[in-house]
Order: sequence, then structure tokens, then C-alpha cells
Amino acid sequence: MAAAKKKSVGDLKGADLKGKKVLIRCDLNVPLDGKKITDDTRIRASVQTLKYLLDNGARVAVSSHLGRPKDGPEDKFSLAPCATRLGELLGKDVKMAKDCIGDDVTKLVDSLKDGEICLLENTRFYKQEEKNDKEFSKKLAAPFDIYVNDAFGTAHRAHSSTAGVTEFIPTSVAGFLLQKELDYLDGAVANPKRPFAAIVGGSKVSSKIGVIESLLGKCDKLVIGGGMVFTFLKARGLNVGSSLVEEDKLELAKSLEKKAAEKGVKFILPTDVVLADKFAADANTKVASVSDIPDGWMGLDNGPESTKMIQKELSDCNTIIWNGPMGVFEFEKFAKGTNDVAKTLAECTSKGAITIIGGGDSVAAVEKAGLADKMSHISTGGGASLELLEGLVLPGVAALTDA
Ligand SMILES: Nc1ncnc2c1ncn2[C@@H]1O[C@H](COP(=O)(O)OP(=O)(O)O)[C@@H](O)[C@H]1O
Ligand SMILES: O=C(OP(=O)(O)O)[C@H](O)COP(=O)(O)O
Repeated sequence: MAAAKKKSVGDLKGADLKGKKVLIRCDLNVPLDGKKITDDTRIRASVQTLKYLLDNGARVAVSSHLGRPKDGPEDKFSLAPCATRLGELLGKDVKMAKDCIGDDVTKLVDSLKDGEICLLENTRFYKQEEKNDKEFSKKLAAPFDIYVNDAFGTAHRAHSSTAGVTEFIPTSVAGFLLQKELDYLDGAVANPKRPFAAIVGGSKVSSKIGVIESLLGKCDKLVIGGGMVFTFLKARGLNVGSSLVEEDKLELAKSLEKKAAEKGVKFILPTDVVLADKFAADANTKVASVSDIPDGWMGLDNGPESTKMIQKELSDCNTIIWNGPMGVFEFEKFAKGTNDVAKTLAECTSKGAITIIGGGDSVAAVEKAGLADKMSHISTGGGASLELLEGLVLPGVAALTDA
């Protein structure tokens, strides 16, 4: 079932926001090469809510973490590059605070005029942040009238800036990005337009058990791809050569396939695979049926027959969710199965299906294939989308004011 509805920033209109001091938690945890942002997706995804707040005359302070600093402030984890990029995207000056709590922050926030914005420094410069420390949460909240959480990528963390802070601010609402992520990854999955297909790939079945179990209760078809395929094939009694296998998950694989049959979910495994003689970009390759994998060879991608079959299975679906690549897409020789699934999803979207890409490597694969704008929704959170698909309640959402 979809999670309880939370109050949205869109419920706050002009007078609710004008002149109000708003703390908004965004996920500006972007990849950096030194001080250069190498992917600004998360910053761009934050703009809609920020614009709404600023256009309605709020005085806005953005908070975020960046990376995983171990021991207090470190220049390489400063959010300053994000202030510059945010300023470019918003077309206005984003003042960079030296801290995220304390008198100087209060002074800076008090100095903001209606429609002005600042960015607070990395919340993880304080170890209390990840402990969801009450005193720290109180200090974070102190200057503000309203709290907005738009940090979907960090909503699975029960930290001060994502959860604890709500205890000290009377109004805590979901931002537009957080709301959109919940609408797709929770709403569309809980009430799908059928047929509903789930594609679960990636390296190991052990990291996707919760997701598979949860999706088995909702989907009509489950396509398995990636390294985990070989644990399922071995569980069926097939020889998988030197492919990746989790020996201690063979019984689990059997029981998941059985559960699918009991629930009437079509369980789809590849019928042929691209084999490699070593795990390397320049490996020798050949295509073989899954019942004919020789010793010494490993499966690193779906074969052409499997891809065709998967495309056919997806073509009549009205909702498709995808988490985890079909093969070792980082190596060109083993990227075709993943790229072809990305293309199929793009086609399904154009025919009216809802297509959702969970975070992590599938997002990277879709972006690499140049098809990101052809999907209904691409999640900005890896861990968060996995937890949501597992049916877990995200602490950053649970802490918000009920609608
Ligand atoms: N057949 C395979 N054998 C080994 N590794 C694989 C195979 N197929 C995919 N992978 C690897 O799985 C990784 C992604 O797995 P995972 O982290 O579980 O996915 P995600 O990040 O999408 O949740 C990729 O680095 C990819 O190279
Ligand atoms: O990048 C993030 O998560 P993700 O890599 O799972 O998408 C979030 O910003 C959370 O960061 P964290 O995993 O250090 O808490």
C-alpha cells in the first residue's frame, strides 16, 4: 500500500510562505572531481521546489550533506561548488554559509530578504547529524518557521537534517521532487496500470531479496537479469561455468521462483547469454544457450534471443519498473542487453506506458544510452529507491506532517 499522504509544499500558498524563513533539505550529494561537479542532476532536480519557495517570497536556507566526511569539516566536502551551480540555475546569488548551525547562520538567515536564498555548509561536518542527535536537530531548526524535505536520495536516513529537525519546526512538508519520487516509486507501484512488469538485475540476488519479494506481491511479470541470473539457473540444476553464483542463496532462489509460480507471476530468466572467457573488457566472447554453458566461461550479458523475448514480454505492459543492469554494461562487449532493454522501455513510454528507473546503475546505464529523457521517471536515489521498493517506510518521509 502507498504510504500515508504527507503535506506538500504545494499546499503552502503565498501568505503561508511570504517572508517566512524556510529550511529546505535537498540532496546535493553530487559527484565531484576536485571542485568540479561532474553530474549536476541532483542540483537540477532541486530547482523546482526552490523556485516555488523563492517566487512566493520565502527566505530560503538549503541544507544538504556531501560525501561521507569522517572527522569534522574538510574542504573537499564543502558544498561551495553547489552554491555556485545553484546560483547559475536559479539566476540569483546563493550566499554560502560557513556552517549549518550557530549564531552566524542565524544572522545570515535573518539578513535574507523575501525571495533570497543561502546554502548552509555540509551537515555531516557534525557527527551528531548521522546520530539524529536531538540537541543538534534543535540547533538546525532554530532560525526557521517551515521545513521542507526534498532530499529523496537521503530520505532513507534517519538523520537530524532529514528527520530529527521536524520535531522542532511546526510545519514540515514534502518538496515537489520528494513527492514525485513517492508518486512513482510508491504510488505507481502500489496501484499499477496493468500488466505491470518488474525488471530486477544487478550483480547479486542477496542485495535484491527484499525488492524481489516485495515486487512479487505486486507485479504480473518479473524479469531477472545481470549476475543474479546464474544463481537462479544453478538452482534449476543447470551448469553455469564460472559465472557469478551465490552458493548460499540457491535455496532462496528456488523459493523465490516457487513463490512467483504460486502468485501467478510470470518469472522470466534469460534463455541465452553472452559468455566471456575472463571478466575483462577485452575478453573473448560467444553466445550460448543457458543449458549449454561450458566450464571456464562466465555469463556477462543477455543473449539476443533473451533480449527479443524480454522485449516481447514488455511490449504489452502498461507499467514497468527497472532496477539493476542486465549485464556488465561498463564493458562495451556486454552492454547490449542493458542498452536494448533501455531502448524497449523508451518505446513503451512513447506508447503510453509508465516507465520507472530505480536509482543506481540502471540510471547510469539509461543515461549512457542517451535515453534518460525518454522514461516517465528516473529516480535520484539509489538506496532510497531500493528501500521504497522493498516496501520500507522512509524516515525522512515518515517525519513529515500528515496531509
Ligand atoms: N553477469 C554479471 N556478472 C557479474 N556482474 C554483473 C553481471 N551483470 C551485471 N553485473 C554488475 O552488476 C553491477 C550492478 O549491480 P547492483 O549494484 O546490484 O545494481 P544497482 O546499482 O543497479 O542496484 C554492475 O557493476 C554490473 O557490472
Ligand atoms: O548518494 C546517496 O545515496 P545513493 O548512492 O544510494 O543514491 C545519498 O546522497 C545518500 O548518501 P549516503 O549513502 O552517504 O547516506
